[in-house]
Amino acid sequence: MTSRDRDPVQVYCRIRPLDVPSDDSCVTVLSDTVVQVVPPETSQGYRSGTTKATQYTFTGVFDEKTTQKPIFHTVTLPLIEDLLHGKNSLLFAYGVTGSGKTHTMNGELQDGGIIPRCLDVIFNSIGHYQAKKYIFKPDKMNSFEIQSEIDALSERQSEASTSNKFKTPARRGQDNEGPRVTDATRISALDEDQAYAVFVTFVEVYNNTVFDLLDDTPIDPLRPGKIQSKILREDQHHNMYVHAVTEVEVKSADEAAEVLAKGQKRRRVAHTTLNAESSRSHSVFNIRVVQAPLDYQGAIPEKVLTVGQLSLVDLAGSERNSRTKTTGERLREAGSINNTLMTLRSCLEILRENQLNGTNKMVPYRDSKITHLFKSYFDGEGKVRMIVCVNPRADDYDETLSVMRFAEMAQEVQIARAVQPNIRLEATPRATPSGRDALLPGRRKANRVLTEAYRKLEQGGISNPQSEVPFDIDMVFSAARCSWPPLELQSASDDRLITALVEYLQVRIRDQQSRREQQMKKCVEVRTLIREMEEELILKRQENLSLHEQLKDERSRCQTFENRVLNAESANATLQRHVLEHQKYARLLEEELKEKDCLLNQGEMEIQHVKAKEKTKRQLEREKLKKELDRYKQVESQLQRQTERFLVMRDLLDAGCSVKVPGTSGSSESESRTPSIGATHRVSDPRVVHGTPSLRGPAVSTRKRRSRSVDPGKGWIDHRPESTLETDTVFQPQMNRAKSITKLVDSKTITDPKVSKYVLTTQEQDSSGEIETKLYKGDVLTTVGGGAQVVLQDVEILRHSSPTAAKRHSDGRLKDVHSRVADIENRCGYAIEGHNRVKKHCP
Ligand SMILES: Nc1ncnc2c1ncn2[C@@H]1O[C@H](COP(=O)(O)OP(=O)(O)OP(=O)(O)O)[C@@H](O)[C@H]1O
Repeated sequence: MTSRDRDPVQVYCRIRPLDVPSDDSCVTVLSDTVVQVVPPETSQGYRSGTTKATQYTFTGVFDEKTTQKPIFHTVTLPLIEDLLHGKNSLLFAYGVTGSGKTHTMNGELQDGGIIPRCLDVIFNSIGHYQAKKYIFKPDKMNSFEIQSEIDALSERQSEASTSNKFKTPARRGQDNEGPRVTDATRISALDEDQAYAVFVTFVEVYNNTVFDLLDDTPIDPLRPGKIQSKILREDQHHNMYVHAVTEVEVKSADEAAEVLAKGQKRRRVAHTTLNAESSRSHSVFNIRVVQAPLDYQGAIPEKVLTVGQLSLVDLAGSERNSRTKTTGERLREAGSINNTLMTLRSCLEILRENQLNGTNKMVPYRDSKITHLFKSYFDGEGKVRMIVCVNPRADDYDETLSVMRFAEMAQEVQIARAVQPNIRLEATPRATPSGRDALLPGRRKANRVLTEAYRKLEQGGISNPQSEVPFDIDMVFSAARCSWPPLELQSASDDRLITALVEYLQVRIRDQQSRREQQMKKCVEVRTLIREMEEELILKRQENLSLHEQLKDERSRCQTFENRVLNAESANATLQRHVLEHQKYARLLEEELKEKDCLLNQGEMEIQHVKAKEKTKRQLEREKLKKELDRYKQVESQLQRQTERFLVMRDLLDAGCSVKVPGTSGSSESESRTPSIGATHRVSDPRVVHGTPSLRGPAVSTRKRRSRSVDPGKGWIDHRPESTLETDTVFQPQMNRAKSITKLVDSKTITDPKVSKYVLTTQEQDSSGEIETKLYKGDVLTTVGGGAQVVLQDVEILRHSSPTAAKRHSDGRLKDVHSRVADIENRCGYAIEGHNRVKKHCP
């Protein structure tokens, strides 16, 4: 590569005004390109006389009074022109902290810096030639792809719906900062047959780490470490880029300015003692302009794409920590910033050395992220420009000197000139119907003419003119393409103008002749077409008449159907009413059913309850009955025993033996308790009438029987209850000197020595009304203690029974027996007084 193919890095110096105009200044502008740095009187070098005023020459020098606009026009406008022609450029601001780098790059709202002005100029230039949004799409590998119109449309629609949902009020409206003042400059030398799109990215390099400033993820100030950092990559054309960075397609300068403002908000700004708003990171604002040629139909053919890139860099300010008195995190930031700037310096120095001496030393681009990102600019093609910002105050003298030296050195670095635009995709030429190359100039204009013609045809009543009236695109091209050659005569001997004019006119005449021939041909075609159309029209009219007739019939049929439909609808309405009523009734019934179910459930529950109660009750009763039965059995067995005793006594009495009833006191007790069974059987006295007359013969005798109770010696106690009935039977006891009592209340009655016999009369009536009379007879014996006891010896039973009476139930008999025993016990209570087995309940 010769020096003719390369351009040096262009360095411009901008001196900012002093904060306090009366302060000492150490910088003087000598001319448009020369600046002088004078050591201040306070400096060590001045006092010692070792340091003298130094002059530095740059591509351009802007003094304190220079405003933003001239700086932008001089430094940046050529870079924008290159950008719009698909070439790359780098512009960075360099200087001591507080020297005006951010001011130069961003500026104010009313007086924008380089970045907003760049955006203004770009959109002023490409305004009418912009492609629709999302036609070009970043492919995440630093290049772009062309989307179909349908895909782009769907993305636009989804974006519109999202932005409508989450629309926030405009930023400027909130801040009340007023409208942005824009730069009206426009670059005219633009290929209008291209479609353009602008994409921006905004990253910062903080502590040598790359962060995406347009990332929508909110930053948590408490956990800054959580922010996703980015890595740098090299694409297939050896361009460095930030991988997976947010690349926003912007359609206007205002939209781009909003994106810029959003990024700036995220940028880390820390307070130092030198500058209240010092940027602690390097920021890189990248503008990429993508362009693709339009075809003759106004569409973008695939695989033809050119991308130009302009990187606008605001480097963090260099500073001396001793002067800024920074500590902690700020000190670390300062260290990182100074390292990056040192790396930039050494990269440029080695580059210069390699270029001057022809050496091939390795340039340490990778030592810092910023230089790594710049690599493709220094090693590739394009323009590199630097603005050195200088604060002329005396305090900055040392740093300013160092910056000036570096800036002057940087001018010696050469960068390869970009000759061709960066074509990213292969062009695949498409031919017009006539075989011409689709990339002929004038396509946009031709397409406009064609579109206009179709629009007019549509207004004239042709619904689809593109297919019905095919246009000869060549005619459109020739009409739009021809423009007159320059007609200004430079000198009298300038024959080239006449020759060019003649050539041009000849071409036009040829074009005109061919168009005339084509027109004649078209006229004939049109006439034939019209004749055909007229014939077709006559046929159509006849057809139309018959169709009218058909239509009439159809209408009347339609009317009939409509009437039917109306009837059906009214019937339907009635049915629906009925259905509704039935549904209502069904609902009522359902509710009633539910209530009934409820009641039923309650009833069932009650039944269950009652059943459970009944069961318990039955259980209790069964237990009670069982107890009763047990008691009854006991009583029965007792009665059995007593009956047996009575029988034994009777037998004994019958046998004339004096045997004491078990339970009586006396020496012969054991004897009386165990009477001999043989003796019992042997006892038989035909004079005694027993309770079972069937065994002893008939109860009624014709002669009067004498009772065994007859004892002429001693008196009787005739114990007979008041309610005793006279039975008038032939069987009558004979008792001498009987003392009759109804109740045994006095013990003297029985201890009376004149009394020796005792008889107890009881009467009972059974369920069939028969009366049974019993006479219990015994001897009254004197006891050892001086009392008396009755020893029952005999019982005489007289029972009335009807010959027709039913046989007694065994249970009844048992009951009778039981009650009789109880009665005897009750009545004998007093008779056995003094006896050790007197019942407790006896009075
Ligand atoms: N040319 C200028 N005219 C008027 N004011 C200026 C000019 N240059 C800088 N200033 C002002 O000086 C202050 C510091 O400028 P600026 O922030 O641009 O410095 P910086 O070099 O970016 O500092 P740092 O590197 O610390 O970020 C700002 O308030 C800015 O408005």
